[in-house]
Amino acid sequence: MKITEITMHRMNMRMKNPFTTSFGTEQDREFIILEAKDEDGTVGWGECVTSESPLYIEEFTKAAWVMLEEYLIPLTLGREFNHPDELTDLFEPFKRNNLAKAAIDAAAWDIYAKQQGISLAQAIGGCRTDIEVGVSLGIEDDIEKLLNNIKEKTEEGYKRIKVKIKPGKDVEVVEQIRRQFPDIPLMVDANSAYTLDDMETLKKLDPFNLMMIEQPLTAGDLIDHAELQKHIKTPICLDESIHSYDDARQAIQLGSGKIINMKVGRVGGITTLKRIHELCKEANIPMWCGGMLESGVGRAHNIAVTSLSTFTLPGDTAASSRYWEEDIIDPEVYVKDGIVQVPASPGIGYEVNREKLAKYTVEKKVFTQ
Ligand SMILES: O=C(O)CCC(=O)c1ccccc1C(=O)O
Ligand SMILES: [Mg+2]
Repeated sequence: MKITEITMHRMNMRMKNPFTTSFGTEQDREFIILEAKDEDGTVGWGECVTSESPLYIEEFTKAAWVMLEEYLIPLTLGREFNHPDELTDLFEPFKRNNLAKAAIDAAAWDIYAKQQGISLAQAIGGCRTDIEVGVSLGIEDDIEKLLNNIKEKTEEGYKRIKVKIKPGKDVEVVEQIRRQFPDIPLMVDANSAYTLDDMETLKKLDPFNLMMIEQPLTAGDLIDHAELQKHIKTPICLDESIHSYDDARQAIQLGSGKIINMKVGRVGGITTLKRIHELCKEANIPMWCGGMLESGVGRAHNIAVTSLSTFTLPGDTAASSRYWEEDIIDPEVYVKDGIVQVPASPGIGYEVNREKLAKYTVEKKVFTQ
């Protein structure tokens, strides 16, 4: 494989509804679609899942654009690779910038799978032909609105409901949800909004039979999460604390959590994700695929990685229509009874719709060898 051309498409897509977490509200998704072309003409796609502001993670779209333009793309163009795994080692000297690295990694994996004539899921060793998915619901000022959203998504068949929480919008909200929905598979995500000083509040979530509490404490922390896990029954799931293989290894060693939310972007690509998957398989740590409010391109990669055997819990890969009036892939991602079919056609298994891609592109730059 030799990538001779890379095009960055800076996108702006407005979601149907605003999405609120403990760190803020987002409705206009600004991100980058990365298109890579091999010397044989094969095109691969990747999504750089940054946002306009560095609220979830330190990277943001303008910074990722510069990182890609000045460092990662020049390093990649014209280089001969035997396997997409090699990109991870090539990018290793540059610290972090995982969302930017993952965009090229993901496109290279798509090219690789297409050249082998197999699906991306197959190329990475996935073992499922369909996957179970849940949905992540944002914080609402009005509890009735949240309860309605839960009702709607449950009726649509999603396999579990995730609700965002923050201080002041936690125990009482969960209590009200459980009153109306005593038995649904339910979890909460705090997006790092608490500290160990909030132990008493977090303990109060224990009686509600939550599948897990996602990233209650500071992003990057492993020590305090291990302490918290000793005092609460609800399993902790780590998101913003896992950026690398070593983070996952240390989290398991320390007992910082019992479950890992995996995101292709956050760990710098599919190659590292696969290595963490092997580690978690050994350690019996269940995983599931998180989401970054992706367009169809990132969504397609999420579907492929969810076919791996350790991804035993429903992830956040909801239908395209949960986010978008129209997605940029054909077909869109459909969910029926909480199930998404894993495409069997080569690569990511969805076609990027060039017309729609162009419609939401606000800046485009082509790089050649
Ligand atoms: O529906 C999705 O794509 C997942 C939504 C979500 O929870 C999320 C969205 C953006 C950034 C972080 C997170 C998260 O998992 O914490
Ligand atoms: Mg999360």
